[in-house]
Amino acid sequence: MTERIVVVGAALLDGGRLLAARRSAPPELAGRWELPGGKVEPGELPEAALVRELREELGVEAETVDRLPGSWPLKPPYELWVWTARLRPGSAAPQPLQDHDELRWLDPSEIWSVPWLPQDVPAVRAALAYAV
Ligand SMILES: Nc1nc2c([nH]c(=O)n2[C@H]2C[C@H](O)[C@@H](COP(=O)(O)OP(=O)(O)OP(=O)(O)O)O2)c(=O)[nH]1
Repeated sequence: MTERIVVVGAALLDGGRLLAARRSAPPELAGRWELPGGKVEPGELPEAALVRELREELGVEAETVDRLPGSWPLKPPYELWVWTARLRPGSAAPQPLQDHDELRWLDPSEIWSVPWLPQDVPAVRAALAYAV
């Protein structure tokens, strides 16, 4: 039996723009864009995992807002759950500290200008529908 592992991703929004992050590793994912986040650790609440991952990866203090309905299959055993999120007042600006080598705030009209991980496309579409 395969155990499902939840990967939490953030649709981090600021002034109607969405933060996209370009993965730097592993080689099969590098160069593709994703929603920042990561694996939920045993015993951790998903929202807390997302806040932790955003702090570790981007150096920001963020808060989750709403969970997008649904979940999206990634490479087994992973499954992606997405929250809209925003920076807390006084947070540092996001920086690609870990796992990413570039960040970009995208307007809705620019969302499809970067090569997303193919498995992320339905989640990004859902985030876009929420944001605009
Ligand atoms: N964070 C994130 N991971 C994604 C997305 N889409 C996607 O296929 N993945 C995959 C990549 C990885 O196989 C897995 C999550 O891994 P990760 O490397 O981000 O998680 P983590 O920070 O907890 O990693 P680690 O501690 O094990 O290094 O999900 C996405 O939008 N965001």
